[in-house]
Amino acid sequence: MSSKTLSRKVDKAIFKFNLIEPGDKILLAVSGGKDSLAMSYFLGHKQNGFPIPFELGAVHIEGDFPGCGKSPVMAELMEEWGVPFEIVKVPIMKRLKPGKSMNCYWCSTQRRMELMRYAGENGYNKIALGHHLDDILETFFMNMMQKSELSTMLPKLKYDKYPFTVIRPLAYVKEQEIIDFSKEKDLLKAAAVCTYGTTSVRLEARKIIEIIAESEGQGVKDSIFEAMCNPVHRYMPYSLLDNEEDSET
Ligand SMILES: Nc1ncnc2c1ncn2[C@@H]1O[C@H](COP(=O)(O)OP(=O)(O)OP(=O)(O)O)[C@@H](O)[C@H]1O
Repeated sequence: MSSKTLSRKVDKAIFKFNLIEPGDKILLAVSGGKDSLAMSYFLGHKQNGFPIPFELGAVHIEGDFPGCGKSPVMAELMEEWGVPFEIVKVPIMKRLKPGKSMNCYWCSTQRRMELMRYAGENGYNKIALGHHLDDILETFFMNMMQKSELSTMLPKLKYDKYPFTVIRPLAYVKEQEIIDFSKEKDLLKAAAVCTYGTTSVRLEARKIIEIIAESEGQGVKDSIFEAMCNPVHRYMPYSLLDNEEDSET
């Protein structure tokens, strides 16, 4: 898939979900992994000549444990794409209370806090994360299996307690498309693999989605995402719990 086609998928998310509004100051959260780099590439290239004027900056939160991305390579790429970039060093391991061990939840909470602190101090109103279509589907399946809940990560989420909106411009892009794109653009050189890994529930959800996609084709992922945009309330069991009379005659 050409980078033009991927760029159109990013536009689709931007316009469909109103991710970018005139005058936005958007902070790209860059891990150094393929997803946030691909997101930075596309938004970086949209800074000039995009119908909606917006400003961009990028930050990498550098932890104190193995598996953090390679900052000099990230800095080079951001410069190439015209995105002002900063690295913020955070002692994530050192902040652990005695007896507690490192885990994904702790790390991502610390990172999220630092991202918001940095965004607030530097006048950003939106934070862009590199989650893609597969992440959104996996979360959807995880929430069904673990929480008995129909919910997922939103392409756009306004925080209630903070003056920021999180956006996910890769919401329509599949992981494999990002992998192919990253190989073509040699983006994987910035990444390091997190030694703390991916949660088992997420892996389980990923497996289920891949089984469906192997049988139905990758397009089924687009259909599942569209289904999330198109719930038919009347034919969901919860609609019977609303105390409303069934009016079918
Ligand atoms: N160290 C970091 N500094 C800044 N932003 C980060 C960092 N780690 C993660 N993020 C942001 O959070 C998003 C989700 O993080 P996660 O660890 O799930 O990464 P991922 O799905 O492997 O994506 P990526 O390929 O960008 O690493 C990333 O795409 C990125 O936007």
